[in-house]
Amino acid sequence: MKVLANDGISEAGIRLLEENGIEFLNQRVSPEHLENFINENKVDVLLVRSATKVSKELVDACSSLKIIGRGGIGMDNIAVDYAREKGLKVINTPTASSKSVAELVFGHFFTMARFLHESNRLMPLEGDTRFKDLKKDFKNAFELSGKTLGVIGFGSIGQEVIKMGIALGMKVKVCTRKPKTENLQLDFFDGQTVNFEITSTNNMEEFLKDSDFISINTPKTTEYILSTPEFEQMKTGVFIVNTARGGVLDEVAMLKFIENKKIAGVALDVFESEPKPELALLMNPALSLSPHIAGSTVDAQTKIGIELAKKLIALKKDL
Ligand SMILES: O=C(O)[C@H](O)COP(=O)(O)O
Repeated sequence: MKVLANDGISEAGIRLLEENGIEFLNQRVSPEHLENFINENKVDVLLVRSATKVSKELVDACSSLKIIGRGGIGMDNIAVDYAREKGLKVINTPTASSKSVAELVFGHFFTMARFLHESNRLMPLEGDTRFKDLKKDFKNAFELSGKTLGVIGFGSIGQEVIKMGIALGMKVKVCTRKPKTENLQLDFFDGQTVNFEITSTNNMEEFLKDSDFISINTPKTTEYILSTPEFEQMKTGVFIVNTARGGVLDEVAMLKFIENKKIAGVALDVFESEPKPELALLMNPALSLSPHIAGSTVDAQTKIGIELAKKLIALKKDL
């Protein structure tokens, strides 16, 4: 089995592959050379993160390919259904990075609630007048504890966000396409279960009206989940974090609601025009921004590499 990890894979993953007799091609190939490289080297497995696009054309052009692996969760950069129709196996690592993503969600919530993004930018180099002004400007800050956390999506990331919210003393509401009343088993308190409210995405009004902090944790959608009608229904002063995908939140509409102070702050780790976010977003002080790094921790990437390697080792015997 010959593996190309075109967007990289952790050392731990490479070690595990090699220990199990799997050939690892330590190379990153540009999109225009990828087809040739795979064909010339008879690559069996193409591993990607979100940077490398695996199109129908690439699947058709590379007959040696048998497995496409996504190191991470979202597979919107891969023609998954088409590849499966053509007999390829498509795998991902649905839980390995969930904790890292959830931690970034709270990193952004804390940042916005305490103006850390602005503080870092505006702290004066010298003189105490500006220091005192900033201290005054930033006094309208909030605790997360006791507030209502609204989580859109109930997959593995959504569930990690919920657990962290509960641990902080937040009230939790969940909005998902497949609602069912559930108890979430918390793994940090032995055997303890916690009740929280689950709403359907068709019936978001109450959820939006009550949430002080909203986190979107869904796969990429074809339509906006949050746009003008939803922003209108939200509580004044709401904070929103999008670590899901650009296109689940309407950026243009959002800016209007920031301007009229309905929304207090938005954090974006993903963008409609990624990797070149709109200037209007980059220049807006109410936004806390990061460059699609929610799953980019050493811990998550180590777990991802190991999980991918284990899956490939299990699939090797069937090739
Ligand atoms: O879907 C994911 O796993 C995240 O968006 C991370 O994407 P990345 O692997 O490109 O960082």
